[in-house]
Amino acid sequence: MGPSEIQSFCSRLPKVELHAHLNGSFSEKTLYSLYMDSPGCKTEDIRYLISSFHQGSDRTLDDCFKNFDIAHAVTISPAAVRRGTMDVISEFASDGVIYLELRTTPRTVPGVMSKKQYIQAVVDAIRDVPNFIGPERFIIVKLLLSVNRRDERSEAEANIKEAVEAHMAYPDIVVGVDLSGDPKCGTVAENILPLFADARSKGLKVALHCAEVPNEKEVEAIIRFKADRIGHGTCIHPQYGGSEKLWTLLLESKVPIEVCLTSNIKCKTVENYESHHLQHLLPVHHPIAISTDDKGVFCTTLSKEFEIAAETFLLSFGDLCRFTEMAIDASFASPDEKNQLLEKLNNFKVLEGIHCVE
Ligand SMILES: CNc1ncnc2c1ncn2[C@@H]1O[C@H](COP(=O)(O)O)[C@@H](O)[C@H]1O
Ligand SMILES: [Zn+2]
Repeated sequence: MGPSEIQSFCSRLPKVELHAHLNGSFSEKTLYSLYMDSPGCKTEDIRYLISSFHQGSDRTLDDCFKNFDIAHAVTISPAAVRRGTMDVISEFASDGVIYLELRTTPRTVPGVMSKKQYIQAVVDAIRDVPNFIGPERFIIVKLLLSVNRRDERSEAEANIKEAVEAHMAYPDIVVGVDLSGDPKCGTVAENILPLFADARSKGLKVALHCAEVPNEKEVEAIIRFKADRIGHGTCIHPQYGGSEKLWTLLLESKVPIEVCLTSNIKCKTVENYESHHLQHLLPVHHPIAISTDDKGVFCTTLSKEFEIAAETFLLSFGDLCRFTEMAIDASFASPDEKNQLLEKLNNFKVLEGIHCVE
C-alpha cells in the first residue's frame, strides 16, 4: 500500500467526526468571508491574524488558544454564526464525513446576541443541512454545548441550563455537553462534575476534555465520573505524566477516547506521531474515535487524520473501517441512526471488497 493509495482510500472511506469545535473548525476562506461582512471588526490586526491562523508549526498550547479569539471576533452575530456553521458542515461533508458532532461554547455579545440566539443560529444551520448540502452528499449533524473551564462557575451553570433547554426543544440535534478550554487554567473539573451529572440526568450525553496536561487528581475524578467519551486522554498513560493507576482505571472504564493526532502534535502536548498515545490504545483494543479537534486552526481534515494514523501505525484498510465502526458505536446518534451509518459503512466495504476478520 503506497501513500497515494492510503490517501485515496481515506478520502473515500465514510467517516464519523466526534470531536470538532465549531470556531476552531473555520477554514481561512470562511474567516475572511465573515471578516469582510462584519462591520464591527474591520481592523488590520484581525486581517493579519487571520492570515497567520493556520501558520506556524512552532506553536505552543497557549498560541493555539489565541487563535480562537480570532474566530470569535468574526462570529459576533447570529447571521455570522449560522453562516460559519454551514461552511463547516459543508466542508466536513465534502471530506466524506457522514456523521458529525459539532461542539461549541454558547456566547453572549452584548446588545447583539444572547446565548440562546447563538445556539439557535447553530441549530438553524443544522436543521437546514438537507437544503445546502447538495443531493450527492449525506451527513447527519448533532450538537454538543460546551463549558469553558476558564469561565466562572455561574457561566458554566448558565451554559448547562441552556444545553438542557436546547435539548428539550431539539432532542434530535442537541445531544450532549462538553468540557473544554485551556487545560492549564480555570476551574478544576472535579468541582463542576456535578453540573455535568445534572445534564446527564436530563438526557444529555457527556464528553469531557481530559488529561491534555498532567493532573492526576482531576484525571482520576473524570475517569471515575464515567463520561460517555473523553477528549485527548494524553496524560493518562505513565509515559506521558499519567500513572499505572490512571491507565488501568481508563482501560477498565472502556470510555472511548477521541484521538486528535495533529492537534496534539501542533500544541506540543505529544512530541511526534510515532510517540502518540494511540500507540498504547491500539494494542489493547480500547475504543477510540479519530478526530480533528480544530480543523481550521490545525489545518487538517478528518481524511488526513486517518492517513496519518494509517501511515504511522501501519494500519490496514480493514483497520480503518473498524475505526469508523468504533466511532459510530461511540457516537451520540440514536440506535436507528447508528444502523443507518453502519449500513453505509458495510455497503462501502462490499464495494471495496474489504472483509474484516474479528
Ligand atoms: C487544542 N485543544 C483544545 N483543548 C481544549 N479546548 C479546546 C481545544 N480546542 C478548542 N477548544 C475549545 O473550543 C473553543 C473554540 O470553539 P467554540 O468557540 O467553542 O466553538 C475554544 O475557545 C476552547 O474553549
Ligand atoms: Zn478539543
